[in-house]
Amino acid sequence: MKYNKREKAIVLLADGTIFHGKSIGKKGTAFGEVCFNTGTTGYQEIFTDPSYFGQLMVATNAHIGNYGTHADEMESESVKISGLICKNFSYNYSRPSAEGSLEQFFEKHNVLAISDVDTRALVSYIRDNGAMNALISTDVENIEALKKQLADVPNMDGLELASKVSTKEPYFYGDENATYKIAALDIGIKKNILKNLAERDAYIKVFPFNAKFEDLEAFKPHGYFLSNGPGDPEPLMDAQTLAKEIIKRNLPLFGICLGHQVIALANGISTYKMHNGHRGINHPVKNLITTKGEITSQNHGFAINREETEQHPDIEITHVHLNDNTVAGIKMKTKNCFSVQYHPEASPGPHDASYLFDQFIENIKNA
Ligand SMILES: NC(=O)CC[C@H](N)C(=O)O
Repeated sequence: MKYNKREKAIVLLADGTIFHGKSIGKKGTAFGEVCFNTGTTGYQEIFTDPSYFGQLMVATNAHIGNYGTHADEMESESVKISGLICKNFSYNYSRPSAEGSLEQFFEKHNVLAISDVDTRALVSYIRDNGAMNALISTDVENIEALKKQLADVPNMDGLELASKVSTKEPYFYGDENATYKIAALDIGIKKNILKNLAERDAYIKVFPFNAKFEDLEAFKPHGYFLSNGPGDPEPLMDAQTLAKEIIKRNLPLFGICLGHQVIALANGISTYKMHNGHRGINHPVKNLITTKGEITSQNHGFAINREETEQHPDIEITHVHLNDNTVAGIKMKTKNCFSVQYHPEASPGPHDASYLFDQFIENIKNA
């Protein structure tokens, strides 16, 4: 326990607002867009989800670290958040199967984290004023210098980040003798998506963010998948071109989150940055086809334009987010293509939407 060693730290928002806290261990400064996740469990999955790259994460749950860490809860090989802001940081953990403490995990992955922040006040401030760039720092005496550095941090709007987290080389996942072959574009893919596909008798080849249709086609896949990932979808021209090629040929295509946004853009539907994103594990979605509700895992700061989607002759809105009526899922009327803005793979979160993976496999079978 290192309670005594803890130094003062701050959260500085781009508009100059300061929140005070204490450092967990590591000293320094970390930058990113500040976002908040309301999940009560699943912190390790969130910290390692590539979609969070470039973001400072505020955990609204009162305790972070209380059940330690485990290798099974890695959604990628490393921590992807730029830093953590929390209320109570647990140096102790009480899960018998945990492999270590969150403090050790942060030390190993070189993560800057600060606690003792009034996270309720911070979140309500961001809710009112919108997502914005911020920094966390232990350099509390040099506010003016920090402000200058913060001004140089690029805005998330228009920022391409997928290339920073994508695999450099293609790789395989699952059993090579599986019935279905799926080509997946990695623009920030979570491990649990690959696991969900492999569990449904699929062998997956994962491709880098800038792979061409011909690269994927050479694998002779039965279906194509566009992953989740960080940043703005708009600059992802290679991924949009790839989606167009797949759609043009009417091949089975499924997209999750960033992949969903890429599919919308490939259809001429624009995306926009939300005032605040959806990040948590209890987001209500209505499936308009079955009329059933789903409690879903979400993590996005951009969304697709609803009016343009409604007016599109070949696109049907299949799911809506019940808090704000944003588009949560679409399918193409004349093509074998569908996508969702949320996370059927959960990890963390409820499994209400895992039927979407079954639907993709059905679409492949029927193709
Ligand atoms: N989880 C994701 O794929 C996020 C997509 C995109 N980066 C957004 O924030 O909206």
